[in-house]
Amino acid sequence: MEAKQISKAVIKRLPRYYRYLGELLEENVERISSNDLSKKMHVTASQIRQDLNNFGGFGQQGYGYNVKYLYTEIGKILGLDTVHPMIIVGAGNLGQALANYVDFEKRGFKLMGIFDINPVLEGIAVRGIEIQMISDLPFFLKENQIEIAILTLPKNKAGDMANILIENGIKAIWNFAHIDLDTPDDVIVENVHLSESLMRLSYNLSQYRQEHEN
Ligand SMILES: NC(=O)c1ccc[n+]([C@@H]2O[C@H](COP(=O)([O-])OP(=O)(O)OC[C@H]3O[C@@H](n4cnc5c(N)ncnc54)[C@H](O)[C@@H]3O)[C@@H](O)[C@H]2O)c1
Repeated sequence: MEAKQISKAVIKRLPRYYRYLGELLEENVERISSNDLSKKMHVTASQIRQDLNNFGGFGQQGYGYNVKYLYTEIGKILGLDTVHPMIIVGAGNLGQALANYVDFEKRGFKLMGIFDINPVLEGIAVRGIEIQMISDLPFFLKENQIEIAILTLPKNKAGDMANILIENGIKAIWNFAHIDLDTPDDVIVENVHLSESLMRLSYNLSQYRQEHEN
């Protein structure tokens, strides 16, 4: 199974399939047809068949998809079958909220450390993990195999911090600061900008209003 052959559009949809399949598993559903999955997910059955055929056809004609198998295989494609040790840099509102969110761990994302520059925060435990000072970060990264760094610090600090992290071996950054990071090709960056999502909502809302007021 070559991940490279799967289009980006399909990869983007995989987490949603994974979530729905996880719910089906919790409901002890063993098999599901593309039609039933289609009704649940509000995606056409042909889209589902097309998407899932990318992985060597988990579905059998007239028999439906094996939920557990599909869930496991999609999990593997998404890299959820291994542990991803991670750290949070910036232990303010957002950093602490993310640290408090336990569900990441269920998916293998293991929070190993939290760092901040503000000495007032030093030693405060968030879900059992004590906030450390940023000056301890390079040593920490030498001693621990960390894969992912979560950036939840002010945007004017994010670029410099990304450079420090990369110099110390970090290869994946989950960036919440509102800035486009300039990183080498071998560093993977995933940006999460809630305000952009909110702007899309605002756009759709104004479109809806325009259409229904005329
Ligand atoms: N992506 C999103 O959707 C989204 C949503 C909300 C906030 N944000 C952004 O996330 C960031 C954090 O927001 P917040 O509300 O938690 O802010 P906050 O002020 O509560 O927290 C920021 C923390 O970063 C620390 N910090 C500052 N410089 C640092 C450095 N050099 N090294 C380590 N720590 C440092 C501060 O001491 C503070 O504790 C901001 O950039 C904000 O704009 C993004």
